[in-house]
Amino acid sequence: MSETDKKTEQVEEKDNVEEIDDTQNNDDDLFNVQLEIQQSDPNSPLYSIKSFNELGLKPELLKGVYAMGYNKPSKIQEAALPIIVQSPNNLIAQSQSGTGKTAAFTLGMLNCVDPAIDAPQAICISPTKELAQQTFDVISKIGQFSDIKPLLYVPELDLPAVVKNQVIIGTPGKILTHILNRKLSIKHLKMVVMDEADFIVSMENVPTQIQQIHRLLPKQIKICLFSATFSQGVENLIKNVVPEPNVDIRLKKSDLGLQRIHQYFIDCGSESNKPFILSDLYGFISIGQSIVFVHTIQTAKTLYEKMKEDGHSVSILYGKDLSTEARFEHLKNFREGKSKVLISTNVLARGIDIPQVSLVVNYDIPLDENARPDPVHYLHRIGRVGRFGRSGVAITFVHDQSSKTKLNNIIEHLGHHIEEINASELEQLDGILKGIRNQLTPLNN
Ligand SMILES: Nc1ncnc2c1ncn2[C@@H]1O[C@H](COP(=O)(O)OP(=O)(O)OP(=O)(O)O)[C@@H](O)[C@H]1O
Repeated sequence: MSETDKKTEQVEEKDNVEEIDDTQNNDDDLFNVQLEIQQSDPNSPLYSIKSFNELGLKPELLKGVYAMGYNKPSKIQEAALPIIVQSPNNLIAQSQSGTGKTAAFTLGMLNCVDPAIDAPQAICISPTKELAQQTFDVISKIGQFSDIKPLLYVPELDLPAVVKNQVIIGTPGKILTHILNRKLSIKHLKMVVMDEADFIVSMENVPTQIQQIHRLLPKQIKICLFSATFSQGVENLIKNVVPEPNVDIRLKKSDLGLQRIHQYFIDCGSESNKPFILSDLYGFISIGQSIVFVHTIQTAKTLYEKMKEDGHSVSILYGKDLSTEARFEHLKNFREGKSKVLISTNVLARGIDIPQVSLVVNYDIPLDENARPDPVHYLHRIGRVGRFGRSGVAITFVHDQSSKTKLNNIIEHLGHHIEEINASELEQLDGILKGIRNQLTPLNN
């Protein structure tokens, strides 16, 4: 009998003979069995042949990996780490949302720096303050047995006059301007990572600043670009600033699907019905946490007030006019489970990892800057569930012919499957959410 079968049997046996009062432990057992099954399936993005011990990592970092509770690398970790750690090549790496890209590049950065040199040696550029902070937290935890000191480098946080930290994680504006005005030294720099690279290069002024900095960088610096999606902007960046030789790990379009996310839509009938249907929906859901994505800050604020009035525990997050401190505080409350619902603009669509989130609601359809339906944002938003083999639910609201057509465009473009839930039958959602927690068998890839 395989280890997986034995564990499955143990879990089933436990279910049959004991009265389980510890739901969290039971969920963890089920999830670990499910993960083991997925990590043994060669078609899964979580599959690997090698163990972490075989990827060339320093012993103190391996200790950090196991302290994180990681047993086996995912496909992207197995493929990317040896290139970052052992080869002189630059790296362009694509892998689905929630498949462990962060651990791949954070371990790569930590492995390449010399703790004896008190100066920046590896820089990670993240598109948002929240993602920079999350990456900083992962680096701090995974590197806890090393002597390496990371620094979070974002606006409104205190920064030292002379930066001696070996690993820097920050937002593009802050890092790029400080490199250009020499507040952040690149003298000892060995490696630059751009996480969510396609999003970063779409930001105002960023491509120009990167080109300016590129001219200042010593030739042997390793450049690594990571994302779940790539765009023409990244291809241009690669042509201009990522010199050969490089290794390119890309997904086929057909592999972009997030198979463990169940996608639904609800026809709300009219725009004015949407807040009521959202509030009804939360009246029926008894488990898990969720993120509601809206298009504008105004909608986020209005919904936040309405949900609070209706008695829901809710947090809010958006970019402009909310201080860094307030943004971090709202996200912290949500991460710690103090609020059950987080209402956010696209600012949280990228990279944020909160495993206990099981539902994403697209209150507004994701649109690009020309108000066209945006499959890339849709993919990143729904990717906030289904992290590392978990299952999740994504619901998109439509309310008229135009919004239905936009959603259809997105779904057809991605080749996904979506089902309708009737607005008068929202109670079935709670059953769906409870059902996905108990799925032991992997969905077909
Ligand atoms: N080898 C591993 N074993 C178990 N869990 C892992 C492993 N690697 C990463 N994880 C967990 O998987 C989750 C998703 O990882 P991560 O946030 O790095 O995904 P990602 O690929 O960067 O996603 P996104 O594209 O959304 O940014 C995290 O909770 C992380 O702790």
